[in-house]
Amino acid sequence: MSIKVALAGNPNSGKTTLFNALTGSNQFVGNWPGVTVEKKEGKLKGHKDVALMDLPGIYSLSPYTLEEVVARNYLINERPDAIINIVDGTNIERNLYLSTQIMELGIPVIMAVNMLDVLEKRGDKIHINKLSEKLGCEVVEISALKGTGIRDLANKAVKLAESKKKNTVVHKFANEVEEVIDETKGLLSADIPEEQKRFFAIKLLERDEKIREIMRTVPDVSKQIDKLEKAFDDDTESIITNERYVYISSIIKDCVTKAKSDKLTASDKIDRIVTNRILALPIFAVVMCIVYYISVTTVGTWATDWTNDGVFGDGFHLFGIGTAQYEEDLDKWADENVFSTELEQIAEKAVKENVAGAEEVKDAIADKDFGAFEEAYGSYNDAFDEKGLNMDEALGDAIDEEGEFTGPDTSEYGVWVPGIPVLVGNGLEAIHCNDFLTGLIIDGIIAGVGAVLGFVPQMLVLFIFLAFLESCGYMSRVAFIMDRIFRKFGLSGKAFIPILIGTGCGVPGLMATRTIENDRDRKMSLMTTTFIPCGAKLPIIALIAAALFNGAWWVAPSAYFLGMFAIITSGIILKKTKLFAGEPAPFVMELPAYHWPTVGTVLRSMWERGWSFIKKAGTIILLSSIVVWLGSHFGNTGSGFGYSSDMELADSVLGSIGNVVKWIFAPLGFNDATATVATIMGLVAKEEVVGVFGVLDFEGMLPVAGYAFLAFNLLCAPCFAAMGAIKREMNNSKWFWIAIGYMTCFAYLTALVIYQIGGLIVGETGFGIFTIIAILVVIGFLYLLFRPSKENN
Ligand SMILES: Nc1nc2c(ncn2[C@@H]2O[C@H](COP(=O)(O)OP(=O)(O)OP(=O)(O)O)[C@@H](O)[C@H]2O)c(=O)[nH]1
Ligand SMILES: [Mg+2]
Repeated sequence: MSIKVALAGNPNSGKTTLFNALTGSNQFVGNWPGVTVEKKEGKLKGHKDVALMDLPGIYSLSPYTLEEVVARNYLINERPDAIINIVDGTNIERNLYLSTQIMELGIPVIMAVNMLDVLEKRGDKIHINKLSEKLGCEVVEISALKGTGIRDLANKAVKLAESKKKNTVVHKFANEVEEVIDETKGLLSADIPEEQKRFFAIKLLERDEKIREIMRTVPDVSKQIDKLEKAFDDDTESIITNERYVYISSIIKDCVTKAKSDKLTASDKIDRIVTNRILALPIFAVVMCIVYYISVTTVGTWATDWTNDGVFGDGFHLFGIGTAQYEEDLDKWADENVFSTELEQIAEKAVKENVAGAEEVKDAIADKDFGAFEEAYGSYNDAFDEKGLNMDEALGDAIDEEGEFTGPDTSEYGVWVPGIPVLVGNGLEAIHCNDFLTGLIIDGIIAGVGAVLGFVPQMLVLFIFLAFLESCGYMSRVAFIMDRIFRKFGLSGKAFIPILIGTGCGVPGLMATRTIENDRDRKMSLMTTTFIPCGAKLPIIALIAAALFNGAWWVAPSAYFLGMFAIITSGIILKKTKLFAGEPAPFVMELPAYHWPTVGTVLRSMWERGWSFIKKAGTIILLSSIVVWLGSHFGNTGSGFGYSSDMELADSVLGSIGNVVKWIFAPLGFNDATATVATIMGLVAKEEVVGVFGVLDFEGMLPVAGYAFLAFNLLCAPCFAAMGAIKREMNNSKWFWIAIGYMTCFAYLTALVIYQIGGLIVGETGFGIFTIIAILVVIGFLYLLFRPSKENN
């Protein structure tokens, strides 16, 4: 025999926190209402046969949104053996409204008053014995976050479920109301058990449409409704709501003692600033700038460089010991052996002749920056050679026959840990592995998977920030601030929550749209949520920022704001069309008090998100890397189709595909087979975009074209997983294709405008037919944005 215990309560009351603590699972917790949108089952620790069910939060048993229906249907149809009604102790009055309804379900109930730690800090006191007496069920106090009292609660809940002691309602409404309820109970058919009759009678009186659907026979209660409405001169739903509140306020006086204080709480003080009409947006912008700057440009880059160049590169000095000495020696060696006047002259000549990369080479020589020179030499030596400018001659002994610099050997300093490719390469050489396999393993798998894994540190840093902002309560303020602005355009701030979650990963973000009650608004959210850069798009941003913009600080935040811009303008434009017109649903969001998240919560949330990316690297990315490598090494060898270790991209299968479709992207500035292949592979998983550049060489793109490439990849159709989620949530193929089509068009036009107009401004492109098209796109866009809405006409 197995026992089912369900957790039911208001949104943001701590159900999932309690669920995680009692089952040892790791479900998503956030400090805003509506985090959980699906039911989740787990095994209660220490009780073999007890299953615990986490449900989405609900304010009442009259559901309005999809996830509320999930919770109510579970309670009514599946009838768990007991309900733990979790109540936010800091908001007890509002929470009890749901409790009075849960008591009517005829299922054993135990009440858990949560947030004991906060109550204690404030000096408020809840008299649980009195509360228990008045409500007619057992009441315990807990802190789900700190773990206080939760074991006791679990044991009591299990005992209660085993005892099968049906909850009987002790509260009474006004006599007239009770009379009508009794009358209605008499009309219900016999298949409804006695203890559930009150619940069904009240729902019928409240004209709850959805409850009729689950009843086998529906009695006619219109007379009873009329009677009640005449007597109270109000509609039945309000009458009953009112009765519940009258009852709650009659008991609350005796059960709660609040510490006297008229001082503003710390939360109120913070909110005065962060939700201030003028300051709110700039503060949000600064916060997100810092988050992206730190994750992508500073801490993140440092960690990512180490993984890319060290672990998945040549290797690294253990604990950095020896690095400084090595660099000093290298500089000295380069001064003496590399930078000669002869080399300088070649570079100057190259600049005059406009050879690709000449400026970079010249600057590196002028700065005596060997790292920069080595990189520029690697990229542009061929271009120099073509113009008859021979750098190798000038370099003399500084370079060996294979084109490797002969400077000091890193492995002679400190403790040198070779990178994975070096180790594996040596291993493969030792067993005389053939060329093909060595290439596939080193240049295909390790380079491809490594390129993606290398960015995991950056993602983890981003996830730490997100976890912190989410669980401290700031993100719910952002939704509140956004609501104020969105409302002006007929949009609801609720649409903002999926976006915040989507910053981690689009899939849960799309699922979060379930809290939007209006179907049109929800569809619109599904179409635009994945515009926000998710964790997997971070590597693309980092790659472009580092490779083309010298790691400029503004690139990463700009990608975030570009996503935001796409969402907001899309919202405004779409809302003005007939398809989506309509008043925004009211968005009532209480702002939960700020609190310091525990280190455990933040780390767990970071790990949960990070781990799914690492798993992806071992599966989808691994497979894609193999496909990309094979595709780029099989092709026309000159003597028919076959494998060649130094196949030119243009001759390969992949290159041919890229060449066939690359014209599509020519107006966007990346008329290049690699970038095209990367974009296509990005549909499988966004990280694969950098994976492709790991396998195929990154050929120098010009900055504006690079930014257009970035914009297109950020905004176009998301990865397969997210597309699947859109399909599921839309539940309609036509709408799915509308969504994908819309995103792709939006991305294409944005990238077009960036490349054509941006390029014209910085002098990268000339004036042409596409410039005119780009200008027309901008005009059309502004028109759609500012035209009067259909509704007003
Ligand atoms: N101080 C304090 N905070 C808590 C406690 N329990 C939960 N929280 C915090 O309250 C917030 C909401 O917790 P969740 O567990 O996501 O709430 P939920 O009831 O599952 O919310 P929904 O899924 O939206 O219905 C989180 O920020 C938790 O860290 C507690 O006992 N004390
Ligand atoms: Mg939850």
